[in-house]
Amino acid sequence: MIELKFVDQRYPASNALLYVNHLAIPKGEVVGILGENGSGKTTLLKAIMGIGELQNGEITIEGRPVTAQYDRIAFITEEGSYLPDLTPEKYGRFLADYFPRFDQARYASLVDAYELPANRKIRTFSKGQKMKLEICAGLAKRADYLIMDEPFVGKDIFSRRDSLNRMIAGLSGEETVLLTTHLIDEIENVIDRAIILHKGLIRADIYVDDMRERGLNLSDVMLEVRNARTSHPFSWPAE
Ligand SMILES: Nc1ncnc2c1ncn2[C@@H]1O[C@H](COP(=O)(O)OP(=O)(O)OP(=O)(O)O)[C@@H](O)[C@H]1O
Repeated sequence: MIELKFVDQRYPASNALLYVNHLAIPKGEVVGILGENGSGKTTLLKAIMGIGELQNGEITIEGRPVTAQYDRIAFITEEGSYLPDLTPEKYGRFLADYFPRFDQARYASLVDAYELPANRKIRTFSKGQKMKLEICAGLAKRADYLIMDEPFVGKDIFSRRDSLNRMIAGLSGEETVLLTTHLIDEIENVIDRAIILHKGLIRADIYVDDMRERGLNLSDVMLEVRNARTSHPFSWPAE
């Protein structure tokens, strides 16, 4: 389980903040972190990854600090952790040296399935190809926790669907997945739960099955969050 308690993260330079009173994400859940530009999605993922100082609060994974468990977590982001002068093949060897659980055969088969040029330098890849490579590396790490920031960025619609399906097919079902995205239509059938941020606060936290039972879809809930007046904080479902 990932647990956040009284988390307060600020960027003094922009007055932006993220505040989470309490959030628990049980093992095995696939969670979408949604919200408009600047709502704090990346800040939330970075806080979970232990990047940047927390002003207050505590974040743990299975009761232990995140920084003590990096070998069990894959952080997949556009910024990328790849080394641009390596080819995917050499990058795979590098990761195998670095992460004891890294599965090189699985990595090679994912690189192949995504049709990435295994012997071309990563710096020559398009944005979408770089992100695909990050997904290959993340899945091959056999991480228990996959934290993905906009994993479908830079991809055309077919590529996005393909990437999403491949990613889901590549999971064992045991992993806990947190992903940020703006592609709410595409992920509605993939996620178990949606957490919607607005101005650094969680304004809705819903299980997709419950939402559907109420005859709603993600766009409806996102719209309600957006239209809620800040003087009347909106929280869904209502307490
Ligand atoms: N390094 C930084 N220094 C100062 N302010 C920052 C920094 N990084 C982010 N912010 C601010 O924090 C707020 C939240 O940013 P964040 O990147 O978490 O949003 P986001 O929901 O991921 O947005 P997007 O959908 O555009 O990627 C924004 O107001 C942003 O300008």
